[in-house]
Amino acid sequence: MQFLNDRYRDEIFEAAFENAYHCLVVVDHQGLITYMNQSYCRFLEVDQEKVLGMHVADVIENSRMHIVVQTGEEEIADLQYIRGNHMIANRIPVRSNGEVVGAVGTVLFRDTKEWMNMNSHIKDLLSELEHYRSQLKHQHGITYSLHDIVGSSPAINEVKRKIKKVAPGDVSVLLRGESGTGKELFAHSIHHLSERNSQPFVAINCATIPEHLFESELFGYQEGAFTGAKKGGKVGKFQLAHGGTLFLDEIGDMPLNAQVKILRVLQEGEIEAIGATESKKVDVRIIAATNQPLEKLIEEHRFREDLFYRINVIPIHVPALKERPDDIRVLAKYLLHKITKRSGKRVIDIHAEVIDFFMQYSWPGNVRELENVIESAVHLTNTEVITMEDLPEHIQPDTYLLNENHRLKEIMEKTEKQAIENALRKVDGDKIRAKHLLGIGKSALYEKIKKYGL
Ligand SMILES: Nc1ncnc2c1ncn2[C@@H]1O[C@H](COP(=O)(O)OP(=O)(O)OP(=O)(O)O)[C@@H](O)[C@H]1O
Repeated sequence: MQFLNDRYRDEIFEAAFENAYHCLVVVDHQGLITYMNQSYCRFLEVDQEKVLGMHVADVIENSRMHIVVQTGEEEIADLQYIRGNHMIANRIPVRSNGEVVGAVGTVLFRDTKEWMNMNSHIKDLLSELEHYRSQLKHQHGITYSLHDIVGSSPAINEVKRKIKKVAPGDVSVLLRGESGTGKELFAHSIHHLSERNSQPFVAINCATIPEHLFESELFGYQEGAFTGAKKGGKVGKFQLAHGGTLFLDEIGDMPLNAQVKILRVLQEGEIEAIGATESKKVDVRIIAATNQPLEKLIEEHRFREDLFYRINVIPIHVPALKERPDDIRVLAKYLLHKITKRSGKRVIDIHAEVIDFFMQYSWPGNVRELENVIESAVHLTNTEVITMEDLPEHIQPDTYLLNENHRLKEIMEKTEKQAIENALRKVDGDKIRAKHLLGIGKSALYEKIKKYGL
């Protein structure tokens, strides 16, 4: 067989890749773009030279190329929503010596007539699907499936794998992890993937129910059961969840006497509403969640050991955000999109410096905190891109500055800029007072104000 000479190979490459109907992108193992053909660049309205080296998620809407290089699994004929169109995307990992070194992605039929017809047909089907989905959510309280859980770090993939495995059974699952890590999302997904998914998903937050109302919330009451009881009585959460799933969030906060009652229901499969003369059978799968150290609560006699064993059949640990920095970029972009869609404010991107900072910050409030920080920045920013200045004050730049990945010059400049900003703020912009406060000369202050664009 004759090998292709370089020129001939380049011509084939050009004919294949620069085809006007064919959008093509190549990324390396980190998801950074190494090639994007003209046709794709024109469609995205980006510069072919400038996109080189950029992260693919920053250039292509809803891209999964960076995920494919992590999973090593090809994705063929996947629907991808780009610039108002549903495109057909193929993503193929490229291997060298068995290791994934990058991926090639194509999106097809971007402007042929047939595709336009097909596209509107798909849009129609998708809106119908959306309609049925929202009806189902409304009826059964299901809000999220595994697809809605953003992140592809090894840690979160491991949780997803475990969820898929345990979801079909009827076993109790205990989701553990810090507050804001997404435990409720996972509880929804378990229900969604189980045979009970056409039945109700009922959630109860044990931390927010006053102790004296627990019993009536969980088991309901009969009309006239006590003074103040509603006419017609009240249906308890167990009964509402009959045939489906009951999610007991913050179970560590459940009062002891409620724990005794729940345990009895779990053992006997029967509930007795307050004031009822007989008990009723209930078939409910329990998913519980907590961010509390239950073992310690058991030692302190604040949580029943027998209940613990009953709910802890399958424990699943949802990792804290700081344990999976790889998810932060994609989560931040997803949350920005979610927030701007809700608020209607046009903010299209997050500056690379902010993403770097996010990846080093400790996120004690996890994904919920990330969501709040982005929400606050969206409201504060005056531009279409979130920068460090838009972040709320409780996010400590010191943590960022002291990070070992930063050069000393960078740390010094940032500290200097911050000190000048603080001083100017303190003296309401009066430069004479600011120079005294900072102990520097007038020209030095003016020079620095100019340098940092203050
Ligand atoms: N992986 C994720 N993908 C998308 N959104 C997420 C993810 N993880 C968390 N969130 C979002 O973060 C917020 C907090 O998540 P959730 O309420 O599920 O956390 P939690 O662990 O149950 O918290 P708590 O223990 O305080 O009840 C929600 O708005 C949720 O939609």
